[in-house]
Amino acid sequence: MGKHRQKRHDERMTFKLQLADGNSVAQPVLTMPAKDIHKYGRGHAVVMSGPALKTGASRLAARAALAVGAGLVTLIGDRAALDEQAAHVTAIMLKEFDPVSESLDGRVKAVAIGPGAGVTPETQQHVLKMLQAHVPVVLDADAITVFSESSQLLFKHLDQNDVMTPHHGEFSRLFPDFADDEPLAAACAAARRAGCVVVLKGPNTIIAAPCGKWAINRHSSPWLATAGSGDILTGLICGLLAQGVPSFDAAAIGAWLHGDIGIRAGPGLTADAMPDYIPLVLRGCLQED
Ligand SMILES: NC(=O)C1=CN([C@@H]2O[C@H](COP(=O)(O)OP(=O)(O)OC[C@H]3O[C@@H](n4cnc5c(N)ncnc54)[C@H](OP(=O)(O)O)[C@@H]3O)[C@@H](O)[C@H]2O)[C@@H](O)CC1
Ligand SMILES: Nc1ncnc2c1ncn2[C@@H]1O[C@H](COP(=O)(O)OP(=O)(O)O)[C@@H](O)[C@H]1O
Repeated sequence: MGKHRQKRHDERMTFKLQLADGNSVAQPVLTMPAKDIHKYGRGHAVVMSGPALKTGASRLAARAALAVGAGLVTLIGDRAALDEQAAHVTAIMLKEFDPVSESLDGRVKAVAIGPGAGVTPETQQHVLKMLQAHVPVVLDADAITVFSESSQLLFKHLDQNDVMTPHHGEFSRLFPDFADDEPLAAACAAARRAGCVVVLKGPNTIIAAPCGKWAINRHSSPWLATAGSGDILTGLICGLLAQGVPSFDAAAIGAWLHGDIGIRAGPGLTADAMPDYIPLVLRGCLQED
């Protein structure tokens, strides 16, 4: 849609998607980063913070983006929100930022928006502004719901590099006419209509691209049905995008890694604990030369 996208599928990419029978997402392959890599080479991810008293969801996403390997992660938002974030984060950076009047630093490689954002006109404005930037955007939660009555406006601004991650409730608000269809057909039709990668979450998560490509992640666990779990998935996808992984692959790999966290952690899993499993999950995918 006229957006200038940076070259992303390049030598920095260390994650490779693998598909098994039935188009199931299989364990991805992770190769070592180049010996001389520096943090900007691993990609800078930006997560839009929710407002004060609603900052938790965006913080979960930011923690996942950093743990999955983005070299830098910045939470952006207003002062009150960042004061709250500052009480919780250390490695993650904070930047006061108004997406309406300011533009992203040219080194930013991916953005996530929606977790805890609020269903408000401001959220709609922020999403549209982020979609005009030069990088892939992951839309989740309120960034989807806020377009329930104006889906065409959203679709006009999306392109195949963007990813949306609705649960069934969010999906039905944006695509009411597909909501009762069989999930694979629904996700593929939605991706075609929206013009971006659609990740329809559930016990099996479907990843569909506007070109007709699709995959199913069956590697998951019901222990993932816990508040904030989807925010972690958003952060994983954003962190993979920041590292140069193409959008469809980032969405599918993110879903597999998320599922692996659930399988490894099992009972008692909370979203707060999920980022701590990411190093273990990544080690399981690492291909050593
Ligand atoms: N720690 C934090 O700060 C957290 C903050 N969070 C933030 O909260 C905000 C609201 O997020 P939300 O996910 O609760 O969504 P919301 O828009 O209220 O829709 C929920 C309704 O949809 C329906 N529904 C149908 N299928 C469904 C399904 N598969 N999974 C779930 N719902 C399904 C169902 O309707 P029902 O079927 O009951 O009629 C249900 O009542 C958002 O900003 C989010 O980021 C959360 O991330 C948690 C951690
Ligand atoms: N029964 C289940 N089995 C496997 N995964 C599940 C199950 N229920 C939910 N999940 C996963 O947990 C995540 C929940 O995301 P979401 O509904 O957006 O929650 P939240 O908004 O609280 O973060 C999704 O990735 C979904 O695929």
